[in-house]
Amino acid sequence: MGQSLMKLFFDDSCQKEVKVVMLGLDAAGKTTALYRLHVGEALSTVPTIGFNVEKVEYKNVAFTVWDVGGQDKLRPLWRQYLSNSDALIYVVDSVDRDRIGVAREEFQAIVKDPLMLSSVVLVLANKQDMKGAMSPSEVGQRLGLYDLKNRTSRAVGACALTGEGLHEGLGWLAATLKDARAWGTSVRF
Ligand SMILES: Nc1nc2c(ncn2[C@@H]2O[C@H](COP(=O)(O)OP(=O)(O)OP(=O)(O)O)[C@@H](O)[C@H]2O)c(=O)[nH]1
Ligand SMILES: [Mg+2]
Repeated sequence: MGQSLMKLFFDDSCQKEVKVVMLGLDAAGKTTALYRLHVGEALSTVPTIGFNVEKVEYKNVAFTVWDVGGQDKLRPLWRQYLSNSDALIYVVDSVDRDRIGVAREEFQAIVKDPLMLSSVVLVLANKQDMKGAMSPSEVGQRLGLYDLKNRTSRAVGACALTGEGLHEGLGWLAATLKDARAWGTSVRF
């Protein structure tokens, strides 16, 4: 089948389902982002012990988003949530310069996990509303995002409280995952 025909074949007429795992250090803003997307407003949150999972539909893609608690003692459990993930959303508190090194170590361990080698990677450089926030490209650079080989990845600035940047990120994921499917790469649908 020719490539343009492949694209036509995998058109927008049927909804796609994808699994997304959302990780990042504690207080990065994962749960705030999840519920901003799911209910359209910022709910007050408490630190997540365990996980939240919600469906978010956007651009004809049904994202099942797993938001896993990011506290130090919970991070070894992240691996339990990785299997069959089409994408990783890694959320970073862009004002937390003290812990960007830890955020990088945890990020690198996840993206190099054998279960994640074919997943698309979206970094949300969150809390852009705060003074002194690192830019999305600085966050990406400090995580080592741009050194990853053979990965489809992007860093997007966000404010989970207002929702700014969240749909830009999801829209990019939707388009990227649809393309990956149309071109026959390993992303599942
Ligand atoms: N200023 C600002 N505060 C934010 C933003 N996103 C989240 N917060 C706040 O950051 C704090 C932590 O947010 P959570 O969403 O609970 O963080 P989390 O990543 O789920 O944390 P864990 O569940 O412990 O892993 C809360 O007080 C949020 O209101 C943002 O974009 N800007
Ligand atoms: Mg949480």
